[in-house]
Amino acid sequence: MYKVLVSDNIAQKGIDILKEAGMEVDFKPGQSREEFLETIAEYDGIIVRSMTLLDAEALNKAKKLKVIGRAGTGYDNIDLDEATKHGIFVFNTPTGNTISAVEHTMGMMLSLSRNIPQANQALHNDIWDRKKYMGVEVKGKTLGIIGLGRIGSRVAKRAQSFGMKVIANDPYLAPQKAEKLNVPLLPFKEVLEKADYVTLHTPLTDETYHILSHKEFAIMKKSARVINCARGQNIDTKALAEALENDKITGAAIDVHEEEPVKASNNPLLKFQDRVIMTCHLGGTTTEAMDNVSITAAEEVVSVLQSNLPESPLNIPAMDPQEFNQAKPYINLVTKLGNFMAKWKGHERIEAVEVEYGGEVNQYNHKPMTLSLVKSILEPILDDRINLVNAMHIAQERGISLKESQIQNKGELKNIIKINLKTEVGQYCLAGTHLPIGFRLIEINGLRIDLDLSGEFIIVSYQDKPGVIGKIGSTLGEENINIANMQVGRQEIGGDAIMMMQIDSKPSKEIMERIKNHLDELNTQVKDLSYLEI
Ligand SMILES: NC(=O)c1ccc[n+]([C@@H]2O[C@H](COP(=O)([O-])OP(=O)(O)OC[C@H]3O[C@@H](n4cnc5c(N)ncnc54)[C@H](O)[C@@H]3O)[C@@H](O)[C@H]2O)c1
Ligand SMILES: O=C(O)CC[C@@H](O)C(=O)O
Repeated sequence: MYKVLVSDNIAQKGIDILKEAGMEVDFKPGQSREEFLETIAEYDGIIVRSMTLLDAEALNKAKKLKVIGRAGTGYDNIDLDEATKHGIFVFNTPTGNTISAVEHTMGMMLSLSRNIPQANQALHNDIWDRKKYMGVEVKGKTLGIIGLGRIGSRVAKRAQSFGMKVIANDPYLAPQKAEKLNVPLLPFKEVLEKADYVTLHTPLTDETYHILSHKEFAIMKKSARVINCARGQNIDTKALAEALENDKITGAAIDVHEEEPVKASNNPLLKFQDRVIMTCHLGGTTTEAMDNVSITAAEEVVSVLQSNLPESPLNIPAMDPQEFNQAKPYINLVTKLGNFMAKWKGHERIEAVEVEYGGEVNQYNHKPMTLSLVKSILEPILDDRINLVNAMHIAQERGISLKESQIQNKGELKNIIKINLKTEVGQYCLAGTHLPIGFRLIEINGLRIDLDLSGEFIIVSYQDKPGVIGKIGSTLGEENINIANMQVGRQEIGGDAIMMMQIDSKPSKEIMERIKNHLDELNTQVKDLSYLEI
C-alpha cells in the first residue's frame, strides 16, 4: 500500500480520492519542519500547496518518494532540479485556481480604488467618515498588465468590461493573442508610464525578481496604484514602501509577500494602513479553486503511483526509453544549441523555430530532438516548467511556428543540426555537430566556425571597420581576460560582420559597456554585443 502525505491544507474531496484508491493518507498541514524532515522518508507521494518547502535537504531524505503533486500553480517551494535528480515526478494543477486569482485581483483593484477594507475597519471601530474614504472610479482609467498569460488575459477581459483601457507588457506572448484580447502590447517602461493601475501576473523568474523596484516606481504616475497577486518576490517591498512614503505612487494591493507569513517585523507595508491593502496569499483560496486543485492533485498522485504520466508534468521526459537512448547524443546537441540560442536571443519574442537535421541524425526519430530544442529555447521564459511532454503544445499555444526538415550533408561531417530562429527583431542561425571529442559549434549566422559548444562567449555583430578587433582585444586584455579562440567573418569589405570569441573568464557589465563605447566611437553600427555562458 502506498503512503501519501498531504502536508498543506487541501479540500477533503482530495483526501477522499486518495483513500478510496487504497492509499494510506497522513493529513498534516502545519506540522513542524523537524517532524516533516524526520518522517518524509516514509512517503511514496506528497501533496503540497505553497507552505511546504521541498528543498534539497528534504528531497535528499525522501528515499521512497515517487511523486510530488502541487495543488496549485506556482511551484517555487519545490526544488525541481533536485526532484528530477532523484527521479521524482513533479506536477502542478495550473488551471484550477486561475479564475479565483483573477477575481481576487479584480477585488483588490476595486477595494484599492474605493477604500473598502479601510472603511469597513473604521465602521467596525464605530467611525463614520464618508469624506476620508472618498474613492476613484476605474472606468476610463488605464490598467497596465505585466504578464498576459492565463490570469493576466482574464483580468484584461474583466477590466475591459468595467470600461478600463487595458495595455500590457509580455515580451514572450504572440501578438495575435494580445490582438484577440484587444490589448496593445507595449514596452515595459511605457506600460509603467501610462498606467493608472499596474497589475503583475508573471511567474517568479530571474527576470521578474524585483521587476518593480526603485527605478520602476520612479517612472509611474504619482496617482498610480499597484496590485500584486502573482509572487511576492516580483516586488521589492522596501522600494515599494519608500515609493509610498515619498508619494511616488498612491497605493498598493498586495496578496503575495516577499516573506510569508507576513509579520509586523518583516513587512514595512503594514504601516500604510490607509494606502495599502494586504491579504494573506488568498488569490487561489476559494471553495471552488480548492476543490479543483485538490481533486486534480489527488487523482494525479494516484495515477502516477499507478505508473501513468501526469497531465501537467513539470520535470519528466515522456519518451520510449530505447528511442530516447539512441537519439541521446543528438538530443544533447540540439539542447545545447537551444540553450545557446535562448541565452543569446531568448529575450526577443520568438515567432518561428526551424530545425534542420543532416547526416546520421536522420536515422533517428526527430521528435525527441525537436521537443528538446523547443524545451531548451522556451524554458527560461515560462512559468509552467516546459518538458518533453508539453513542449509542442506550449509552442503552439504561444503562436510559435515550428518546422523540421532534412538537409543533405555534403561536407565531411557525419552529422549536423542547424537551428534557425525568427524573432520580432531578426533571424538567427546556429549549427553544430557531435564529434568524438565533443559538441562543436560550426556556424553562426552564416559564419563558418569551429568552437567547443560550451564555455564563455562574446558575440559581436557590427559593420566591418578597421580597428574593431584590436579595440575589443585590448579592452579584454586590460582586464586580464584571455581570448581562447576567435573567429571573424563578413559578407564584404565594410559590410555586415560577425565576431565570435571564446574567452576564459567572465567580463563584468562595465567591461561590456566599455567595449560598446569603444565600438560606438569607431562608428561600427553595433547590432549585437552579447556575452553568453553555456
Ligand atoms: N495569489 C495567488 O494565490 C495565485 C494563484 C494562482 C497563480 N498565482 C501566480 O500568478 C502568476 C501567473 O500565473 P499564470 O497561471 O497566469 O501563469 P502563465 O504562465 O499562464 O502566465 C505568465 C505570463 O507571464 C509572462 N512573462 C514571463 N516573463 C515575463 C516578463 N519578464 N515580463 C512580462 N511577462 C512575462 C509569460 O509570457 C506568460 O504569458 C504565477 O506567478 C502564479 O504562481 C498566484
Ligand atoms: O496554494 C497556495 O497556497 C497558493 C496558490 C497560488 O499561489 C498558486 O500559485 O497556485
